[in-house]
Amino acid sequence: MSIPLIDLAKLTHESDSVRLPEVKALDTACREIGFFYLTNTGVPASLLKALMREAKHFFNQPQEVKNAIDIKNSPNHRGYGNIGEEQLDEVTHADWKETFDMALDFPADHPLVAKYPTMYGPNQNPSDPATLEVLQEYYVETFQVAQKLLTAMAQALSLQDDFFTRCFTDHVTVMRMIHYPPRPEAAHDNGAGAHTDYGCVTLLLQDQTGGLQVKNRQGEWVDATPIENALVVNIGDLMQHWTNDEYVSTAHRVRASLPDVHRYSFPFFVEPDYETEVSCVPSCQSDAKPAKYDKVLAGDWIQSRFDATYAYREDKH
Ligand SMILES: O=C(O)CCC(=O)C(=O)O
Ligand SMILES: [Fe+2]
Repeated sequence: MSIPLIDLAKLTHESDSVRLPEVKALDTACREIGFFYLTNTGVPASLLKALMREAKHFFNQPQEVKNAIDIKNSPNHRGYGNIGEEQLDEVTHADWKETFDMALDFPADHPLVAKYPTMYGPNQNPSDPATLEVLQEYYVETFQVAQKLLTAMAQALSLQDDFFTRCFTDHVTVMRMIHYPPRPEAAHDNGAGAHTDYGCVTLLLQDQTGGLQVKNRQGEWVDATPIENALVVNIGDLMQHWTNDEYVSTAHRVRASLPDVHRYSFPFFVEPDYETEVSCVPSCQSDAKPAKYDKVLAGDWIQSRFDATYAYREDKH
C-alpha cells in the first residue's frame, strides 16, 4: 500500500462538492495506513527554505555552543539533544541524530509550570536571533495547518468542528529540528529507530534526501519519498486511543544517511493541553465495539512515552 496525497486547500474548501470527498479521503488514509502527504499547506516555500538554512547553520555551530542549551539541563525537554541521547527503538541502538526542540514558552512562575514542570516551562533558544525568528514563524504557520487538519478530522469523525482544536489552549505541541549526520561506515544504520509517535498527529517536513520508511498493514517498509513543499503527516498514539483504534498510529523509522550525506527533517508533534481528557469519541464506539481504553490525561500519556525513550529523564521525577 502506498502513501496517499491529501490536499489541504480542498479539505478547507467552502464548496461541499470539493471538500467532502477530500475529507472522506483523509478518513480512509487515517484508517488504512495512518500516513499521508499533505499538499497545498499554505506555508510559504520561502519559509521552508529559510528553515532549512537556519537548521544547517544551527547544527554547524561548535559543539560547545550547542551544548550551552543542552536538553539535559531543561526540566521540560527543550533545547539541543546530542547524538546518542534518544533511543526510539527500545531494543536496538540509540539514534544516529542530533536534535533541537522548542514549544510554547511558559514563564517559570506560570501555574502550569509548577503543576507539570516536566512538560511546561521556558524554551532554551538558539543564540542567533535570526534562527529563532524563523523557528517561531514556522511554529505559528505550521500550527495553523494543524488546526485546519484537526478540524477536517473532526468532520471525518462526525464530531463538532472544534472537537479537537478546543483542546489546544495551553498545548504542548513541539517543533523539532533533526540533523542526521553522515554515519561512520561501520556503524549501525538507525537514523531513528522504529517507533510510533505519541501525540495526535505529526506534521513532518523533510529535505530531499529520503530515508523515512513507514510500515504498512502488510508489515512491509514503504519509502516515504520526499515530495517538495508537502508535509508527511502521521497519526500518533493519542489519536489512536481517542478513536478506539479506528485511526492507526503506524510504525516508522529512518535509515541513517550514507557516509557523506547529511539529512535534515522537521517533525511538528501536535499535542493538546496536558489536562485534556482523552476517551473514546462517540462515533468510534458501539455495542459491537465498546471503548477499549480507559480515560487518560493527554499529558500523562505523552510523559510516559518520553520517559521510555530518553534515558536521562528516568530519574528526573
Ligand atoms: O526524520 C524523520 O523523517 C522522521 C523522524 C521521526 O519519526 C520522529 O522524530 O518521530
Ligand atoms: Fe516519528
